[in-house]
Amino acid sequence: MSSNLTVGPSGGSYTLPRFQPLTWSPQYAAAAFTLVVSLVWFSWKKWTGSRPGLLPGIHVVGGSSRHEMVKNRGRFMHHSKDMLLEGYRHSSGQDFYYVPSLEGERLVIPTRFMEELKSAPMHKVDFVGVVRELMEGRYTLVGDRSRLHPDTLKSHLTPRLALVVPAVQDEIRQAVSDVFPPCDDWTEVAIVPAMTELVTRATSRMLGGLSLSRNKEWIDAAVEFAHHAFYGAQKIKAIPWPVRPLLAPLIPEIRTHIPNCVRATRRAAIPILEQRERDGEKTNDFLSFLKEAAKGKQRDNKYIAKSMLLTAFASVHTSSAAPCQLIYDLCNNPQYFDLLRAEYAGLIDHDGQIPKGAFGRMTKMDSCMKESQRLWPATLLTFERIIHEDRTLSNGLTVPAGTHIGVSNYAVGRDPNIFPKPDEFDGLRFEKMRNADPSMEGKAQFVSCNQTSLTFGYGRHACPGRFFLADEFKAIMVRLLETFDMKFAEGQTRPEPAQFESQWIIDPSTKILFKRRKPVIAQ
Ligand code: HEM
Repeated sequence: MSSNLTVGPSGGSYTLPRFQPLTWSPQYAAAAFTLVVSLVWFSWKKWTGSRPGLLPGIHVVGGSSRHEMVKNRGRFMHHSKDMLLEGYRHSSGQDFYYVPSLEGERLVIPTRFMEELKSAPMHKVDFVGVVRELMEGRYTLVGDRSRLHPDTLKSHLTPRLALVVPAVQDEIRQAVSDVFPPCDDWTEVAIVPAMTELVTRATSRMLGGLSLSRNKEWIDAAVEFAHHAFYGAQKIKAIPWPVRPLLAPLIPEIRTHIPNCVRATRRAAIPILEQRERDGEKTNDFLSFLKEAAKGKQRDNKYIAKSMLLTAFASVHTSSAAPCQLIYDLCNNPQYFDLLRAEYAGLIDHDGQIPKGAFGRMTKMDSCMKESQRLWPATLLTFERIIHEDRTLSNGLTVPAGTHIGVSNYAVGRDPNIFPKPDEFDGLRFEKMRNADPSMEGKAQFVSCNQTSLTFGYGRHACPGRFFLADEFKAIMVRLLETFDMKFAEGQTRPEPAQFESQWIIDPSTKILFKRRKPVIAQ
């Protein structure tokens, strides 16, 4: 008797193996045992949570009975915004609260405690551990413990921005003309993919110069890597922990897509590095800075390539969402268009480039960027850390080892005691603060990190790319405002990002109407 079934429209096009009845064997017994154990483990974890016991007397958003917490762990996935606000408002931001999540209960701390935690060493108060946990770093590469790229951003890129940014502005000009349609009349543009390509090219020019920013395979890998890591991590989270090492390598993102991105990165970066080694060439881009800063095994070109991919992961999608959010705010408040154009008109050169020194004088643009990020940050929690040793805070509270902490930058940004009319976009809010009080000069800038400015986190892990971002963001806005008028379609309202746990994800299908302000001049 045939062991296969043949099926198909005419009875013969494809073949399925015939179902074989299970026969008892030691292998089946072992597999069944593993399955039962992992299912029991998984249900138990879901029920009890994966964190240490909760501290008594601390408010738990949604209720502290086991039944309520289990229910609310799932709720955090798409209602994190409301849950974080509820916890914050319970004590006007002055006290601790827990938010249940599928990763267990997270302890949200009042911002005044950041000061005593901000400089703690990583083995005690761990930033990378959070990323590893949320992004399943063991399998997705994200959450690598290398310090080369964050340190090099701080030590080499930020001090040399004036040398790097002119080329980035060239790239932005070219990318705007490549990515956007002619827009001779009002034309719908899917702004998120357009901005992602524009930002990825601009950022790649900073990372590795012209040959990287025009390398299509790299640009695709830089954009796709974050998607694959994100979806790969979500699929892994659905697998019970005990069998993850067995099953994770079978997930397409882990087996194929992420390794493909790594290979594409090596193919893009290594020839550039080798060429420079042969020519003894030093260039002002991040690949050269990484090579200069690297020590020991970090000097291997594969290591440098990995550091470049991880930097792209940290920067590309966050930096693309920010100008989209600002464009939505400006379309919603069109009175700012002329104000911003008037500000940069006196600063840009005849090519539309912002000269060195002029970035700092664009205080209205800086204020609008910061206001937009206050309202629409990329993440609703920042300063997320895992506490590895019991830690007693200055108020006497001992936070147990294993606790996942964070501050709700979103709730702080919407606090009416800090920001009057907090739900309104007041583009000049931060410029007014700077003008009214000289001591706010350093605190109300786009790049400032303090207890009321938390978009970029705080302390030793505060975003090291934000100084580059500030210049890139301004250059993109100037180029777009100079080239196009923009507006919402009739009846369109300001799009809200989607919530996914503590992240705010911008809708890639949103369209904005663009119209060219001046005819295209043949180059
Ligand atoms: C709108 C854009 C961006 C936002 C909202 C953002 C936000 C953040 C936040 C919240 C953190 C964690 C800080 C903390 O918990 O204290 C962070 C870390 C980081 N960011 Fe950004 N970032 C942005 C753009 C960039 C860019 C353009 C780069 C690189 C050029 C970059 C590179 C990094 C790196 C490498 C880290 C890890 C720092 C460490 O390990 O110490 N980011 N960012």
